[in-house]
Amino acid sequence: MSFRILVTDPLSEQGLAQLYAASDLEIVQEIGVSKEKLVEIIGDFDALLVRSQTKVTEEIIKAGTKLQVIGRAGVGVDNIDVRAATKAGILVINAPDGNTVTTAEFTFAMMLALARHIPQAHAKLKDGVWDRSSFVGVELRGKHLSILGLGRIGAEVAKRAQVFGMQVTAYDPYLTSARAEKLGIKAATLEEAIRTADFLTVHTPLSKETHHLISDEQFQMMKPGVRILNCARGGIIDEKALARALEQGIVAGAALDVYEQEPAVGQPLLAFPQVISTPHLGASTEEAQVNVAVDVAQGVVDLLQGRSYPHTVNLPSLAPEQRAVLEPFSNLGEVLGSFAAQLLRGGVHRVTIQYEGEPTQHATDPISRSTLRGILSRYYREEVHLISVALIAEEMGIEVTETKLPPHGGYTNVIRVTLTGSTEEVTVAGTVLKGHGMRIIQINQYSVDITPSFAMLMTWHRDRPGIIGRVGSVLGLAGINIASMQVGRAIEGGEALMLIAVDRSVSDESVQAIRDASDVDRVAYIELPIA
Ligand SMILES: NC(=O)C1=CN([C@@H]2O[C@H](COP(=O)(O)OP(=O)(O)OC[C@H]3O[C@@H](n4cnc5c(N)ncnc54)[C@H](O)[C@@H]3O)[C@@H](O)[C@H]2O)C=CC1
Ligand SMILES: O=C(O)CCC(=O)C(=O)O
Repeated sequence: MSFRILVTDPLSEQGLAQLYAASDLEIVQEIGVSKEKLVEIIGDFDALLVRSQTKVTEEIIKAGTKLQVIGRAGVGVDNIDVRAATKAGILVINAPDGNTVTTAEFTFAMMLALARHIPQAHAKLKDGVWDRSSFVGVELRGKHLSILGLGRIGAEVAKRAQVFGMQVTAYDPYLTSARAEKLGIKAATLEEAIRTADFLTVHTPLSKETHHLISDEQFQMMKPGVRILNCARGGIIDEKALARALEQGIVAGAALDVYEQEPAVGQPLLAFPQVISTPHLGASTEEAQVNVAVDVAQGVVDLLQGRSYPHTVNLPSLAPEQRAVLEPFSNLGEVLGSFAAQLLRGGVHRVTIQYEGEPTQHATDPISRSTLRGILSRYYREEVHLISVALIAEEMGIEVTETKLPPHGGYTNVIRVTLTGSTEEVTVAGTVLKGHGMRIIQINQYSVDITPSFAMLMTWHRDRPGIIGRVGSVLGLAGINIASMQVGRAIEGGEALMLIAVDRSVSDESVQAIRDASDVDRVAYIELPIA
């Protein structure tokens, strides 16, 4: 099978070389293609590779009917409509490691340039003016640097700042005190970090939470004379509020590489002499561009050829050994989800997935996604992709809850799926028996023990003699072999349940014939995702 890859932003030749080297890939480069043309051609491609210039909008994603992967050569994926891609079942990947050091070095270059007015002095001398008195700067040594967002780049900036003798404070909601201690950094609240900073630099992604993280209220808390850096994303700092803080003398200077609107030609902040600015150059080194292109190209090749890639943005990525451990549980979850959804009459409002024992020792997200796929396949016409399951559930207004318990009741592992609808609740549980595959062990209040098969029948009937024979003869007449059968009842002569695994599909007529048999109250015919 041959895959077609479209590249729409300039990527390093070294990165592209490995794409050209793969025998089953055809690479088309359309650098700087217009949005209209992209919508027109994207339907012929299996993968799209971009940097930050191409805006991968919902319209482009919808037109990309064959797209499997969108690769971003770099970190930030804010130029890609990840939600639309997720909904369409398209994997979004990035290359977050390749430009970390480059961007940290760039931030540091900006910090030194800001402290010593290097760009302004340079420009004046080029204009023929020898001015030594206007550009008296400040030392970094002994100054308080506050870093908002202590991820890959933030941590590299911190290391460099420590070598320069700065006191480093960081605000990051995911920063543990152990990591802060290991890095020799003071972990602080956002307000503390803002109040104490002589230099403040942001290294978060741009998200709903970080949009205008620094605005008027925060500038009012700052030490007069603070210097501000943004080499992460435009919009984390409110540009209009920054302009006001510069005018009020709260901010002595700012270094900006990124802007709310790019290209930022004519942006009013650039008119301030205390603002130094670059056109989104943070990741622009030869090394970083090779690194990110090589990484993301490798990711696209690996994913199209059926292997895994560690930096998936909209699906948790798993190491092969983790995948091997989780696969039996994911398969069981999908079967249980499918079974429960076919038993439930009407729509589902709430899904509860309970894990007992072994699965709780692992990340259960992949199992829950498979379970949801099993459930949603019953309600959704198109194929439900693991990438989009959580979003589809959210859009359908289904509440999903996971609970984890220690092993219980003699099984080392149990997955229990409960679906709550408007009029009833259905619970189906199962286990994986080492070397013997999966078993269904509970249906509602009944304990059972049956190997699930592609086609299964379930009857609710009264516990009377002859019922098994009547159902068996309907199947026999239709030439359908019974693989295994379980009968359960709460009390003798009361409501009972029969679960039958059959070797092939059962026709509507045969299901109706069983439904018509005396003493049978209800029949459910269930087809499961088992090959
Ligand atoms: N100027 C440029 O050319 C470049 C810019 N970037 C930007 O830098 C950003 C950071 O990159 P990395 O360090 O590689 O990402 P990362 O994912 O390693 O780090 C981001 C950190 O921000 C933290 N964070 C998230 N929400 C937060 C919040 N509300 N408040 C405080 N911290 C929060 C996260 O916990 C994480 O530790 C990227 O998202 C990208 O937008 C990255 C590379 C080049
Ligand atoms: O592609 C670029 O040079 C921009 C890099 C960047 O902003 C990122 O990786 O998030």
